[in-house]
Amino acid sequence: MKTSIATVSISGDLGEKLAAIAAAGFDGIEIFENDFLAFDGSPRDVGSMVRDAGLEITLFQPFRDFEGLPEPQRGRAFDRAERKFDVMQELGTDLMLVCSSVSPVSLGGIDRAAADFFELGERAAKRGLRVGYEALAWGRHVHDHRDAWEIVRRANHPNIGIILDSFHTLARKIDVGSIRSIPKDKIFIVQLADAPAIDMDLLYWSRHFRNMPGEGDLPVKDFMRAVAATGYDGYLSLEIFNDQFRGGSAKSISVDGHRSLVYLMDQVRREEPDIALATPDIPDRVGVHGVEFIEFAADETDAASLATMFGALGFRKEGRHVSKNVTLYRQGGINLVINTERESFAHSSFTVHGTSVCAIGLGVEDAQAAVLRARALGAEPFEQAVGPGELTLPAIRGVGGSVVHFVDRTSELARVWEVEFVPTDAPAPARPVGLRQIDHVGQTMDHDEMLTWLLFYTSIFRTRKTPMVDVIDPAGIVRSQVIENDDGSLRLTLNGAENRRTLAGHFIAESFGSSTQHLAFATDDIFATAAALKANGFATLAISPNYYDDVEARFGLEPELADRLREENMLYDRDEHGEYFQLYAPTWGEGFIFEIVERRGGYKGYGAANAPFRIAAQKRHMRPRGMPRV
Ligand SMILES: O=C(O)c1ccc(O)c(O)c1
Ligand SMILES: [Mg+2]
Repeated sequence: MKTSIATVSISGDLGEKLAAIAAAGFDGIEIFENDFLAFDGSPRDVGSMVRDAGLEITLFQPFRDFEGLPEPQRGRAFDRAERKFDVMQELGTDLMLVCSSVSPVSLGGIDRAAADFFELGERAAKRGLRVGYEALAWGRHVHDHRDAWEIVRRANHPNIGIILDSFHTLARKIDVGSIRSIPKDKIFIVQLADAPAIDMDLLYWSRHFRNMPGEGDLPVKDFMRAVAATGYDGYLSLEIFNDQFRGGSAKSISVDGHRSLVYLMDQVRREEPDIALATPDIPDRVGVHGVEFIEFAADETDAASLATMFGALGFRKEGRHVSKNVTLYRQGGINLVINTERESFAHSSFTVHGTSVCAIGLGVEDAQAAVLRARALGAEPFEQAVGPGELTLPAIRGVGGSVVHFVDRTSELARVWEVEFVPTDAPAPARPVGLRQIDHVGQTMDHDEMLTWLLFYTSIFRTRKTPMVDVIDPAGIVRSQVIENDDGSLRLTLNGAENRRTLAGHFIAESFGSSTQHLAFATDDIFATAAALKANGFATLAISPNYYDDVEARFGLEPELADRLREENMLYDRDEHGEYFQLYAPTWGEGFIFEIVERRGGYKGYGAANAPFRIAAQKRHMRPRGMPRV
């Protein structure tokens, strides 16, 4: 697999772009003319910079408004092309991308365009160059790769080929089956991009909203399966016009890009077993069967405060680590760990972020395979020294530099709690309140990072994303995207904050970066849980009484149920499958959220409709500690 990315896809000057692209593992770049025009060095300098970075220039683009012109514009277009051929030769690339004309003076006509390309092919051949023709989705006469292919076919010149771009084909919902009959040697390069499903003008959509394959909603995999069927084994080149990426981190966008290609080709390889593909053989997406543990890094003061919260929520202190200052709290299948070590990853995490979730343990089918796959997809490995007799939990880096550990049931890792923890002498008394497992984990991040983590989770684990929803905080919108697996044993909500005045944004500011902000525990009987919490002396977050009048009317609830909800400060939602009940603890620290939920009858959502009311309540609770009013 040969990978390339267009320089327009990432931010920075040319030098920064090249460094990030090379480090992410790409083989080549497409040079966008503007990037190069803005650079104060000669084409030759650019060429050597690229090659010094260990990269190849896969093409030079775009050459616009070439085909179908009347004279005198036609002659001028050929002169322009010759000038660009000069540049290409200095740069050291042999392929030019010509995109279909949008010129109002272009005349149309398949044979006229074919004749133009034949002549361009003759001129290119003299210099040993090639020209690829791409149909822009908004081209004046040609906006379908099938027409572009017909022109290339009729031009019938060895130096003229087609360039396929998944965006243009998929944006217009063109049957990708039509690609399967194009001879592979006539496909000069394949450009790949995805995009979110938004109904808007094609050109605007393409220039601002493209994203990496797998990050959007277009069937890029089907497009790529059709390309693979031709036997094409040339460059796969990302061409991503995206406002956010242009301003984002060149390093992380490049890593995402490379990850997206490895993931895409891995899917194609699995779904087209009869096609020989030069893609790495990596373990399949990893099945997850639950969140095995959540680890907090804390100092002693916060550890005590967290322990009080856990106790009130019905967790029992069950064990101490054999050699470290690490304590285990348990209820049902939930393991919460507090780490107050002074020399460890947890401590460095505490130093940077304050008390926070420094690690998550996921129960997976095969922990070693999980690490292999994650690493093949460019995830950062994580290792730390272990004491004698302790287990090394395979791990990688996750959101905000936190760690994701893998625990499986088939290796010795299954015994981690017995091997590494000794029962505490005097277990703190705690009355369980019926919490059974982790329903979902909420991670908060800058909105700009959301696609990165979306791709991370969906490419490594056997999960899917559900449509983005807007969570309305009185101080702004927080975009929320759910990642979940089939049986609901892994549910993650990614919350992207756009400003610092939202509860999510405040949390990021206070914890110095993205991290886990929210744990929702599942119970099978939330009213019994509420009663048990009261018995433990636990006061849940007070919700405005106005909410209950609305909920009662909106869902046509029995007055008795509405009264019970009101009494318990419980939130309610319903979908076509069932009902959802939510109870919140008062926010902990700078906005950490503990929630208890019950899903009845297969409710699928996360109570997004209730978010404005509970966020307002959380902010009221936090206001004495400096949370702004809105
Ligand atoms: O938006 C454009 O004009 C444009 C130019 C070149 C391409 O390859 C493309 O896909 C789009
Ligand atoms: Mg393109």
